[in-house]
Amino acid sequence: MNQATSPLLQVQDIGFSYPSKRALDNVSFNLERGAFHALLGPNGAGKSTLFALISRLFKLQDGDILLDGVSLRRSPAAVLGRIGMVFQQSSLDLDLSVAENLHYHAALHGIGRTERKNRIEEELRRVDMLDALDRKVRALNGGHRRRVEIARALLHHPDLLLLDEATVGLDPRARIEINQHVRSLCVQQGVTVLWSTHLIEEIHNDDPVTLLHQSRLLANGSARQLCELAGTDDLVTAFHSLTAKKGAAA
Ligand SMILES: Nc1ncnc2c1ncn2[C@@H]1O[C@H](COP(=O)(O)OP(=O)(O)OP(=O)(O)O)[C@@H](O)[C@H]1O
Repeated sequence: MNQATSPLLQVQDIGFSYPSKRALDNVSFNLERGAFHALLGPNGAGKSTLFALISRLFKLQDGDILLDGVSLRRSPAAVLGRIGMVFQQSSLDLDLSVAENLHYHAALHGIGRTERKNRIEEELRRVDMLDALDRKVRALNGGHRRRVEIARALLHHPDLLLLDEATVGLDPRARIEINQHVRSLCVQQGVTVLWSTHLIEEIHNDDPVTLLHQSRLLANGSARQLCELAGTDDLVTAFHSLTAKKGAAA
């Protein structure tokens, strides 16, 4: 398999336990390059735990995660340098300006001052937020804060962008705009995206979907294939039907 056709990310037999709870068990799936990949699952399915493992917030217990064949277990810094992350809870400093937040993050990634300035302008322009450069984050609405977080996550030019419930709490218009923007990053920049959501309308028929349920991989395929598996043409119905029963990998 050459690099261009091999998956960007390989999640291999991941297992993770909290002291009193098995949160992930034997989960394996791949992310294809440049794809907008959805991660679905009911509350408690293990989605945030999976994100915490890929982004190394938690240390791997069972299994491994490979990015371009490089092991997160063996080379965490090399893998993390190629991942951008947008968490469910905003992690911007409200009392700093947009520019200060972004400069701080870029400096953490070792990006030099001149290059930093160029990249900040480039990424803010992409999310139509360049005008907000000198505004305090506190003065921005929720949708605009999210855009800044997406710009921040892209400053080090990651190959993989992880977004955990990135549109939670936003109004419908901001949700649609952010979803469309992230999709355009896949098409125009070749960024691979893993997008976790409870909002099934954010998923398109051809999107690859990983469905977690009760710590296990319940299904993996396009949204259309999940519908076929459930014998329906509607993804919301498919989601409820597939997660109504205790599952095994499909
Ligand atoms: N710090 C923790 N200690 C113990 N159990 C935890 C902890 N964090 C999560 N869990 C449990 O692990 C399981 C998986 O949780 P996780 O947050 O990964 O699910 P999720 O799919 O992201 O859920 P949600 O959609 O509600 O955010 C759940 O049963 C949860 O209660």
